[in-house]
Amino acid sequence: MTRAIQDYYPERFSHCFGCGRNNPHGHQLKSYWKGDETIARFTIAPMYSGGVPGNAYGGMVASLIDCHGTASAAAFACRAQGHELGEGAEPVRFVTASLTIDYLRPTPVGKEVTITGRLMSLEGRKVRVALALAAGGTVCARGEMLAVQFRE
Ligand SMILES: CCCCCCCCCCCC(=O)SCCNC(=O)CCNC(=O)[C@H](O)C(C)(C)COP(=O)(O)OP(=O)(O)OC[C@H]1O[C@@H](n2cnc3c(N)ncnc32)[C@H](O)[C@@H]1OP(=O)(O)O
Repeated sequence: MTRAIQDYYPERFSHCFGCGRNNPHGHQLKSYWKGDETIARFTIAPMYSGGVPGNAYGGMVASLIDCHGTASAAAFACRAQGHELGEGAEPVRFVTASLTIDYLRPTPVGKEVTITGRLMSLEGRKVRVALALAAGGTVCARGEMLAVQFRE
């Protein structure tokens, strides 16, 4: 898959600060399938430093995990319905109902990090996703998300 999950979001839902392709001031995170899991790559700019020089502030870490989680939920739900993103109906859109983060190690700025997502469960409108953010092979943070399909 060469197109990012977020690139399938409808125009009207593409202004998220973390991942909206139509938000020129945002991070424009891009998430992709990687086998049965999902992955995003991102380099945190030094301006997002936390209190310790060279390390990112926690909100930035949570933001990346958050946006990758909702994108993953959309992709997992789509595949569970028997089709891929971009095939047929407009992709379902998920919002974060609950997100927990464990900060395990400092997350560096200025180096590429990867964020991965794994489907834990899917039940009706609810998708639970296990998430991890790693830098250079070290897992810096883990997250668990409950994403709920948005009802228009
Ligand atoms: C236009 C923009 C579009 C899209 C906007 C694009 C956003 C980009 C995404 C980036 C990620 C974000 O930051 S999103 C932004 C941060 N998140 C938000 O602002 C969401 C605010 N919360 C909400 O709008 C609402 O609470 C929802 C949509 C999550 C759920 O409300 P609802 O649709 O009325 O559904 P509701 O019946 O309450 O809940 C559905 C099921 O989930 C369970 N549930 C709900 N919340 C929780 C919870 N915190 N912990 C455990 N379980 C929960 C309920 O028990 C129920 O289970 P059962 O009884 O069925 O078993």
